[in-house]
Amino acid sequence: MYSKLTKIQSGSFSTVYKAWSSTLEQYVALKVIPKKKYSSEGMDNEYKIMKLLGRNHPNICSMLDFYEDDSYYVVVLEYCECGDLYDFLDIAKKQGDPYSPALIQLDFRNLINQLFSAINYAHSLGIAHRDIKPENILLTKDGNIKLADWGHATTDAKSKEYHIGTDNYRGPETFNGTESYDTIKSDYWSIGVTMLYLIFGQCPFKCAAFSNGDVSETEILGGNDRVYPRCNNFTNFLENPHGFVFTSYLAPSISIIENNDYKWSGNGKPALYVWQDLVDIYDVSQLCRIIVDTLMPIDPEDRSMVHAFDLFASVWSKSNQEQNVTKQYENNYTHLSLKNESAGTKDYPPAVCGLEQHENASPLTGSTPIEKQYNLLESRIAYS
Ligand SMILES: Nc1ncnc2c1ncn2[C@@H]1O[C@H](COP(=O)(O)OP(=O)(O)OP(=O)(O)O)[C@@H](O)[C@H]1O
Repeated sequence: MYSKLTKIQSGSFSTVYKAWSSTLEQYVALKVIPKKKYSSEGMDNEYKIMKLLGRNHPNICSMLDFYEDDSYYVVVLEYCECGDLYDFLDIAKKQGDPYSPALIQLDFRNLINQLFSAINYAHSLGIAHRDIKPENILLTKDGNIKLADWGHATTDAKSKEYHIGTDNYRGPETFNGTESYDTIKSDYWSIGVTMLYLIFGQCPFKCAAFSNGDVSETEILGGNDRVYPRCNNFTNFLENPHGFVFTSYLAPSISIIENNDYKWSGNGKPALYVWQDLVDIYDVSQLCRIIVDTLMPIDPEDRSMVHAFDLFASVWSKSNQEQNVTKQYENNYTHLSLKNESAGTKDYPPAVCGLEQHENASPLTGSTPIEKQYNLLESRIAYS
């Protein structure tokens, strides 16, 4: 019924293959999970969640079939030709440099709309994903996304299961085990970190765990007796979230745009790629501000996806009027094809090209010092 074609990737629990289904007459992905690696409760849960999600949402990677033998579970999934966003951006990063970031010819705004729509749909069914990250966002050859890997998902609104998901993307409340946490609000934090990663290609924190005060300078104790290394970035974020995002992410890029020379010596590195609809650093700074204010408050109660979505829409409707920024400069792009060296044959959409960023992408003029830029940015942030 299924002819296995090529191995796509191995995850922590599974190996995923591209296959042909003669019944469905389409390519599918076979997620093959060794039973010795995955408990039957875990598989039952993933199956139940995939069934609940059904095949109703275009941005959720649907389960088409399921079977098992003595040694393996096999989940048959819709096949996404362009792999996951983490790998996709990795390729873009390799082709860009600080002075000439690769240009991603996909709309960030569409991608985020689709991601929000998928997550909102799952949440409306009472399902929290609990492992939202670029690796679990798959890309089709039409440039659409599908949210995948529902192995950590739950229908519990509150949970005392800590350490579920991926450290870099998990909310602070999921590290320390005294109170139960709101699983849906924790997803909001992961969306925020994921968005920062998608924009800049770097995760803000290794882990957003609090110190409980009883451990040495170099360690942070997580819930259930786990010890996490101290994450200075998270400490800095706690002190001044916007300042942290500015110095880690925005300042290095502004430094290049402003001086046409990379002089930034603080934390962080400039992005090695830009999204075609995010070439304006003011738009980027507004998105960051919204992400931090609405998706990444430390208190989960203060997070709101609806609020985030409304505010993103206001930024995007404003920049809509100034669209075609990239089109205007199209002739300056050096078009490169996006090839995955390891997987060679993947059909990527035409996606990355070099951008003469210092001339074209900068809405800034002069050579204002970084501190002044920060103030300028602050004063130009239009939403309240
Ligand atoms: N439907 C699909 N189409 C194309 N590629 C896929 C598909 N499903 C998964 N993959 C690829 O396989 C990788 C691993 O899949 P998945 O995340 O579901 O496995 P996992 O074992 O749960 O991984 P981990 O726990 O390490 O995140 C994905 O990051 C993606 O690159």
